[in-house]
Amino acid sequence: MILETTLDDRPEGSDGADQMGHFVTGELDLSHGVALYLEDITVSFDGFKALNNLNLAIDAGELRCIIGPNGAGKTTMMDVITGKTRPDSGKAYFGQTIDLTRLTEPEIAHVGIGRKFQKPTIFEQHTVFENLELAMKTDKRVWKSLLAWLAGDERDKIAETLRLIRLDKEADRQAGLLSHGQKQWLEIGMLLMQEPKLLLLDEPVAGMTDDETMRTAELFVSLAGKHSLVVVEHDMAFVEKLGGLVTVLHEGSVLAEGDLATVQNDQRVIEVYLGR
Ligand SMILES: Nc1ncnc2c1ncn2[C@@H]1O[C@H](COP(=O)(O)OP(=O)(O)OP(=O)(O)O)[C@@H](O)[C@H]1O
Repeated sequence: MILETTLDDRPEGSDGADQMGHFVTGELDLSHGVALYLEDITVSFDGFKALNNLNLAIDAGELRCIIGPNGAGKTTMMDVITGKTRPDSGKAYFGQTIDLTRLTEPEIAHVGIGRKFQKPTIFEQHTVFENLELAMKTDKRVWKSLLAWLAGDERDKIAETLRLIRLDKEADRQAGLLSHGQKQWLEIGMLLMQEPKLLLLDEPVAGMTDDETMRTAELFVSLAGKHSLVVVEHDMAFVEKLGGLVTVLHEGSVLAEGDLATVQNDQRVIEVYLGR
């Protein structure tokens, strides 16, 4: 499958564009086992380097946590990956071939990178089921809504997602009536309906109860393998439960990387967190 999208800001005939000015990018290639590759990414705001030669590689199917003190550059890194912020320099690849620095935000979503922000953005007036239906990745969506009918496999997919996010018993409930944690799960379910290969999750358990936090960890662990997940989180109990590699950002660069116990015992990390 070839993704073809018109990009007005790209000159005709430039690299990656065909004669019609359409940008053409290949299918996601995970054959080398790398889902995301950032090399020497620098982002400056008025001379201040929010990211400073940042390097990061996420394996296909990996569950990675990103931690770091306020202002470390976590959000800016997510913004670069999703095309919201353009780096001054550096490389950003999705799989082997997709150069993220050349794609717009919608294109990046389309090639398979889903992002969940801290605040849930669900359709409160609609039911849980309808929210998932609306999020489905299909051009036929308009027709489906018009016909008020869904193909069997699409219904199955919604049912499977409902089970995964533990909302199968709430399918007909108005989304606005869900608890905060359930709303977060619904939004994750909506992302999953788009079949992303890489999920970026920004403080997903903020405001959740301890029980919801642990259930969210179980959900993420179950998603790893099929998806790659990059989770920015301050809640260390949650990070521990996720059990994956942890990357510590500080002043726009990677300060340390390893399992949680290793980075927590790293003297440089301790100093950064204690502000010494
Ligand atoms: N649009 C912007 N203009 C100017 N400075 C910015 C902008 N966006 C981010 N910054 C600065 O860049 C640095 C990194 O910010 P960023 O939000 O990426 O950090 P963070 O690790 O996500 O922090 P937090 O944990 O507080 O969310 C901060 O010093 C921030 O003030």
